[in-house]
Amino acid sequence: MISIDGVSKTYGKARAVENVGFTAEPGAVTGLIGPNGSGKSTTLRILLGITRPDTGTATVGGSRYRDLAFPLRTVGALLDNAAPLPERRAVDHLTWIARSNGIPKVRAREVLDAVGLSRAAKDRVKSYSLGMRQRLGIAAALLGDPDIIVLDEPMNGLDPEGIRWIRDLMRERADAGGTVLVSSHFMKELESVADHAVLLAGGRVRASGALGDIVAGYPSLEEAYFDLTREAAR
Ligand SMILES: Nc1ncnc2c1ncn2[C@@H]1O[C@H](COP(=O)(O)OP(=O)(O)OP(=O)(O)O)[C@@H](O)[C@H]1O
Repeated sequence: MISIDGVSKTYGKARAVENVGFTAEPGAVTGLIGPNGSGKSTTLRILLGITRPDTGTATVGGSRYRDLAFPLRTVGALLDNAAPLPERRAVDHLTWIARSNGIPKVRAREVLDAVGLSRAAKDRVKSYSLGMRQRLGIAAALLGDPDIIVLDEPMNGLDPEGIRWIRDLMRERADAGGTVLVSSHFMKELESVADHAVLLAGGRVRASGALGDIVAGYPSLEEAYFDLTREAAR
């Protein structure tokens, strides 16, 4: 389970997030939705211990990320701008991450198989297409076989096959009892996979709950999103 409670963060005079709170439950895909600059990445970075909040707490599986001895065994994450060294071979990149988290080396090959990259395991990351890089990022997130996965804009730049693959993967993880938190701009894709949604705008939560409840009264998630985030856009 992911729990975020009263989290605020200001950069200079700019408020990135203000009193953000929500939970992401096991067995469900929770979509974090919001326009550019609404605070999605800041929220996820706080959750993953990269950014320190001014106030509030964020926990994964009941602990703050920073307090986890081997975080990748609890939570796997794909962040928007996390890039492996281009000269490194994919399998070496994963082996290096595994070692830092006390994960057996054999997992590197296993997760490469799981994401369909076994034939490109020894290729250098710089030769990878965008879709292959996303798969490699997901492989890294799966290394510690965590119950919780956090994906920041995983569908960006992917072709329809890649989008479907990520959607199926999220569904499978949630159906197996895992907790999945995903940020995305792709309303239709989220609508087809998310069980719960959190709508952020202007750094604040404008709506959260079961997707069906949020969409109720609107023709689609997209319409709900535009209506519920309109106030912040003005
Ligand atoms: N390190 C930083 N320094 C200064 N301002 C920042 C920093 N990180 C985020 N911000 C600001 O905080 C606000 C929220 O940014 P954030 O990246 O969390 O939004 P986002 O919803 O992830 O946007 P996008 O969809 O464009 O990635 C923005 O106004 C952004 O400019």
